[in-house]
Amino acid sequence: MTTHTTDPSRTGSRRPRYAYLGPEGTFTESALLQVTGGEDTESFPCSDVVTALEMVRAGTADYAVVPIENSVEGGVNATLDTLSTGEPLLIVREMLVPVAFVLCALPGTRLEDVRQISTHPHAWAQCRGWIGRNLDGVTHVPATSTASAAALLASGEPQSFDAALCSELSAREYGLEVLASGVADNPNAVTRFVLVATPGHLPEPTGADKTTLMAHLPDNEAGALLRMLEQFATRGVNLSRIESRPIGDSLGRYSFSIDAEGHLADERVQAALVGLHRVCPIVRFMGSYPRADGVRPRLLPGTTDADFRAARDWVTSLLGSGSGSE
Ligand SMILES: O=C(O)C(=O)C[C@]1(C(=O)O)C=C[C@@H](O)C=C1
Repeated sequence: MTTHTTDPSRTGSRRPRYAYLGPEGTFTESALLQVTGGEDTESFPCSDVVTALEMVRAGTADYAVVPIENSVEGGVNATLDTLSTGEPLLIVREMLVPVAFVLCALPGTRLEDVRQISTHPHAWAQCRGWIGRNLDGVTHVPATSTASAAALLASGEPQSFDAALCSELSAREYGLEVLASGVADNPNAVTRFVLVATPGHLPEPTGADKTTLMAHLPDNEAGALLRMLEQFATRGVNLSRIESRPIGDSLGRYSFSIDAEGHLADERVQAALVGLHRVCPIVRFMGSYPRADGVRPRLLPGTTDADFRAARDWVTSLLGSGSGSE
């Protein structure tokens, strides 16, 4: 059973507490349900990802479920930036949710009458082409989530928009009429969500893992990005995502948000992190966790744990005797 509570400080409950991007009916809630299943939990729908993550930092939630990356629109900046600054948080799991959108409105609205559509900016970006091809002169009214657009429309209060883009489930939950389905430019769009906790226990390595990091480069140093990337390449660590984020204090200063294949327990990942620590002024480890798609990395020759250990043992033997077996 799941209880929705608005004031977590008053609950005093021992059930696991989950903060997530709400309200009910968001894609984030679908990701949350992958985690909780039928478990007895408390959940706190938040109006933005920063609030959900801050609840974990403040100890008013045990976990947050937030979007981190969309296959069409890319990284979710608010999530990346909040995870990479402030008190450390740890990603302990990732969840994938296929995203499909419907255009919905209050019963009686005609498709040709729609002028303003509200939804989350990521959802708008995924439906822009369809809207352009099928509706004339329509503008976007940003919402904090797809479900909040639907909820506002259904609230009966006057709104500055006449339709919402959200999941079909959300449209049904809020009693809205579906004007068009399959409203997405890419039918295979997927959003990746993460389960975030305070640092404590690292999830066990599974052989199909991902490690999330943030690194700063030294200022004004030619080749600094190349040197940072070499730390992964020479240890055979593949990157599944790398994007730059402005540091914010002046123009031209960027940090890099990175997902690397492998777990902190893997020798090649440890070696890459040791290298990264030497060449980058700031490196933040944000978690090693199982890949949702279960895909195992294709290891290059010489990059297995056994290869790294054998190499280290060889050097150690040289230190002891001055000669070691090759
Ligand atoms: O608005 C929602 O329903 C969300 O869960 C947020 C979000 C996002 O941040 O990308 C999640 C999936 C979709 O790509 C659109 C919006």
